[in-house]
Amino acid sequence: MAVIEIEGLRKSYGGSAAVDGLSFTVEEGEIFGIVGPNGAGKTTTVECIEGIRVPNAGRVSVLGLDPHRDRARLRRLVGVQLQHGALPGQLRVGEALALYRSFYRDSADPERLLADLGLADKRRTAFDDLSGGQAQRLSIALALIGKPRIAVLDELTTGLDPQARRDTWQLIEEIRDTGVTVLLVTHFMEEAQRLCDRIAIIDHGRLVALDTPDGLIARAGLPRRVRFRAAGGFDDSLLASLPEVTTVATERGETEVTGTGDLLQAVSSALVHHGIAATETRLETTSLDDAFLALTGRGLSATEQETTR
Ligand SMILES: Nc1ncnc2c1ncn2[C@@H]1O[C@H](COP(=O)(O)OP(=O)(O)OP(=O)(O)O)[C@@H](O)[C@H]1O
Repeated sequence: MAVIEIEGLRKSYGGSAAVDGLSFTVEEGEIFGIVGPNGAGKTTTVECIEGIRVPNAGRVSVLGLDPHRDRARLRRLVGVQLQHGALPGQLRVGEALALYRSFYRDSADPERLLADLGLADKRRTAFDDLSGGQAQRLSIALALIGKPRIAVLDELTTGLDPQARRDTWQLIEEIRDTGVTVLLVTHFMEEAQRLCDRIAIIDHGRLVALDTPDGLIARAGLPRRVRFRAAGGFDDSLLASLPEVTTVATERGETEVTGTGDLLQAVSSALVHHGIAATETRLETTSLDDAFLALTGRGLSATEQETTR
């Protein structure tokens, strides 16, 4: 069942389109990622879903409701992660949760939430005194306190160290496992690849591709790559003549073979067949980053710089 439906969404600021005819649906219980470079229209899209912005054209439906018109009702069904700086620095963790809890008729158990998020011993700590990871976890707790059916998490792990980032990923998977649909906006391809069931790649306010991480990688149609070292050298044509192989090149003792199909199996068998002793044989996996580059014609790396808190 689709919990978010977007059809032909268009939103302009002063005549220039930030979102330009976007359509996609988010299914119940999935982690759905929106990725794209700076200025692609991700936040504008999410703000239309949250009812903060009114589209110029198109239709947005969240749990069957109009996000802008039915904003009060949706506030109880959609949990939104707070942006940094949205809480007064002196507010303590326990107080923030109590305040947010008071907004809802039915809420999650704050003690359990604090324990689940590893914040149980921070109840009396002021927001300003939390580490980046702890503040991030508190913002997730506040998004979940109203027992939402959909959690919107924007730049979830920006500013976190690698361990805190991995812990947060695990947490998001646990949240999904409780049946909450997660809408995740991220700059981090590794995060999207690891967490998302499906990903919408957006660029210039338009949908470039929508698929599973593996589907996006397959769609990019990038060649497979096998690398190995052969101590005694060998005749390239032994591999180049294989139907799976496109190119063979050796540089500084390392051979790179590109091609299609079950390239690793084909290359390994040929090497064994010809008695060539190869070491460090490996299939290079295509990352979502590579796929993104192939699909959009540009990388995200320039926008992937972490902002530190
Ligand atoms: N309030 C606004 N007024 C005018 N232009 C805006 C406003 N908000 C966004 N824009 C413009 O709309 C376009 C899309 O912005 P948006 O914030 O939705 O992109 P984004 O993909 O979330 O980018 P980022 O990754 O940098 O946050 C950009 O060109 C931006 O400059």
